[in-house]
Amino acid sequence: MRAILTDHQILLEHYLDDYAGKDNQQAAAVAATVLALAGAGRQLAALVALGPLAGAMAALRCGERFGDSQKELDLRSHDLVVEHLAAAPVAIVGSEEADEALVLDAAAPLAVAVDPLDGSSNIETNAPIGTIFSIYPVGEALDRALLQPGSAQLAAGLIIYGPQTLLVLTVGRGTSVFVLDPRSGDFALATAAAAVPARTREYAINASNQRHWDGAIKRYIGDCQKGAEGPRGLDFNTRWVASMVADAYRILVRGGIYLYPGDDRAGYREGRLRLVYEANPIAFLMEQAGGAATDGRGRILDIAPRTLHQRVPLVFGSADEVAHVARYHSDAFAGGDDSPLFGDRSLFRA
Ligand SMILES: O=P(O)(O)OC[C@H]1O[C@](O)(COP(=O)(O)O)[C@@H](O)[C@@H]1O
Ligand SMILES: [Mg+2]
Ligand SMILES: [Mg+2]
Repeated sequence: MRAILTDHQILLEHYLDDYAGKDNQQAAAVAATVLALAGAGRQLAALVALGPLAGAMAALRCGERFGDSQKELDLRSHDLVVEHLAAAPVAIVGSEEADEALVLDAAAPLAVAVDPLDGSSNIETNAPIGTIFSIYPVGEALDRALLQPGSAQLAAGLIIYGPQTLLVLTVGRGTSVFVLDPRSGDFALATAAAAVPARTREYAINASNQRHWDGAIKRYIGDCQKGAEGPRGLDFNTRWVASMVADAYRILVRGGIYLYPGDDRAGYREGRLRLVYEANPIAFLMEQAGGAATDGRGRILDIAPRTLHQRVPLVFGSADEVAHVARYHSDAFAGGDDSPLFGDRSLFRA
């Protein structure tokens, strides 16, 4: 691997210098903030790699949050990220692990939304987990800074702690992948322009919730499962890591579609994932790599958030397949499907 990297020798710092240029203050602030997040990621990667050697941290439940168990490592990740962002030009941070956004320096130009540790239910299974982030300009008012639509993002990224630690980044100029060299601590460019294949035969969904889905999702997955003999005329494959960062990275590399729709379980009407610090950064990364992301009604990046922690039904990945899922919702609309989620407005209707 090192041999390949020395051919390129483009480190995250060089990439960000090139992006920031000489006189662009906002881009320079974004670059400094990405480097701060990469610094937190470097430390978290080392901590995650210790596993049980880090003490009970990885396994210890320390509370309940939004119906999920909160691990000590969730909180440690939050603290590390906030600690690093405090040294960056960041005014305010909204985190999955804090009820309210934290003001760091009200005069600073940027706002950051973060899921400090995604997939934390997987920590003790040694599956990939990660940090997800979005960077916004503060805009008109500090208290609205994190409630801008995802289309206002200046940058977004994932840091995946897996067999390799990877930083998947967009600053609005395509989606690039960096790999952490644990010997030097450098993030080196591995893929300059990731491209999600437009078509796929692979879908990711938690099928144990099937009985709770609305008609459109039941029909879409049912048709995939019918394979070559069904209406799609293709055999499909299932993949579900239950760690969105890992599912998203697989889709970035070889295509696929990820679905976490709303369902009729209590608290899941709008799905499971959070708009501000999960869906928006993933949607920006996907679109910048030629993929797509929708809530079944419209583009994720066009939604105006109401609250920091609101949920959203999320479908992302290969562009043609995302459009295909949206057609099931349009048909449900036309056919009077009683879906509470998708009956009001469809992707292709004004
Ligand atoms: O437990 P389920 O229903 O399979 O949901 C898994 C999904 O929830 C998440 O774990 C939510 O993220 P957190 O771990 O940050 O709460 C996603 O990473 C994953 O895709
Ligand atoms: Mg998460
Ligand atoms: Mg999390």
